[in-house]
Amino acid sequence: MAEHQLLSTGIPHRTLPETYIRQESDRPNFTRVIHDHNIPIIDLNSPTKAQIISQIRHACQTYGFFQVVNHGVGLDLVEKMMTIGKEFFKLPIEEKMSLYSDDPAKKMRLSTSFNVRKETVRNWRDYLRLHCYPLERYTPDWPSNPPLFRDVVSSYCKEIRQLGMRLLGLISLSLGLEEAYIEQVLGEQEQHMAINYYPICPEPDLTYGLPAHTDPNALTILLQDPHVPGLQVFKEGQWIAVNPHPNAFVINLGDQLQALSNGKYKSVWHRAVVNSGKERMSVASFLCPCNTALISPPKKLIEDGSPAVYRSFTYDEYYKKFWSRNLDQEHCLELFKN
Ligand SMILES: O=C(O)CCC(=O)C(=O)O
Ligand SMILES: [Fe+2]
Repeated sequence: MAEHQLLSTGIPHRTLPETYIRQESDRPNFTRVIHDHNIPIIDLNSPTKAQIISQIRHACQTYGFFQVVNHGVGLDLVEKMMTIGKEFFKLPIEEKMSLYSDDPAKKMRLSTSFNVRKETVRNWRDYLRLHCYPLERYTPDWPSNPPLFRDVVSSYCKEIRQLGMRLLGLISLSLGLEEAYIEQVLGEQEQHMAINYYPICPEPDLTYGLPAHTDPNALTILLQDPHVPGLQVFKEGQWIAVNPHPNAFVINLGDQLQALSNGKYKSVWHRAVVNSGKERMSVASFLCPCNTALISPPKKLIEDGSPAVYRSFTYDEYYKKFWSRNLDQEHCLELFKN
C-alpha cells in the first residue's frame, strides 16, 4: 500500500526495514570515503571571463563537478527554498499521500526511493518531483501547501534557469564552441526539480539515500543542505565527500553533456548517503533538452579525426531508456556507444 511507502511519516524509524538493506559488497563503506578533498569552487564574479572559462574547463575535464559562488541567485531566496521544502515534508502524511505516485511519467508527484516499480532494494529518500518550465503550465498542479510554496519555488526556478543558461554558455565556450551552441542544440529546454528529503536513518551504513548514478539530463544545479553533508562523487576509484560550501551551488554535467562533448567531459557517478543524526534535504534542478533535440557531437569536436563516441539519439529516446532501468546499473550512455 502506498501509504506505507513514504518514509517521511513523522514517526521516527527505530530499525532499518529489510527492503533497504544492501548486500555487503554494495554498501557506502564510510571509512574509505575521502573528506578532506574539495572539488573546485568557481567564483562567477571573477574579474575576467577567460579565467572562469578556464576553471570550468579544468573542472569538467577532471571532476565533471564543480561549485559556484557569486552565482547571482538571491541568497534569501535560496534560504526560503530550503525552508519551504522542509516545511513541505513536515506536512501530515495524509496530505502528502494525496500527491503520491510511482509513475515516472507524471509531471508532479511525491515519491520515494528511486523507481519503486523497478528496483529490488529501496533507498532512504522521499522526493517531490516537479516539472518547472514553462511555469504557468505546471504551477497550478503544484502543492498548495505550505501556502507560499508556489511563489517561492517559482521564483527559485526562474533564477536557477538564468544561472543554468549562463553556465551552458560558459561550458560551450570552454569546449571551443560558440557561446550559444549548446543552448541551441538542446532546444526549448525542460526544467525539472527534485526536492530530496532524507530522514534520519537508523543504520546508514547499510543503505543509501541515492545509490551511485549519473544524471540523465544536460546540467544539474544542486542546492545542498548547508549543515548536513551527504553528497559524494566518484573520482579515480574513490568516493569524495562534497562538503557543503556556504552560499554555493554544486554543478554537475549530465549524460547529455558527456555525449555532446564527445566524451571530453564526463557525467560523473555520484551518490547520496544518509546519517543517523540529522535529516537532510537537497534541491536538484535539472535542465533537460527538449524531447526532440538530437544529441550528436559538434563537427568541431570530431574534425580533428576523433571518432564520434556515441551514436546520435533524441533526448526522448534516451530518457525512456534511463527510466526503464534501475538506477545503479551501468552508465546508460554505454548503451548508445558507437
Ligand atoms: O542529495 C544529493 O546530494 C544528491 C541528489 C542527486 O544526485 C539527484 O537528485 O540526482
Ligand atoms: Fe544526481
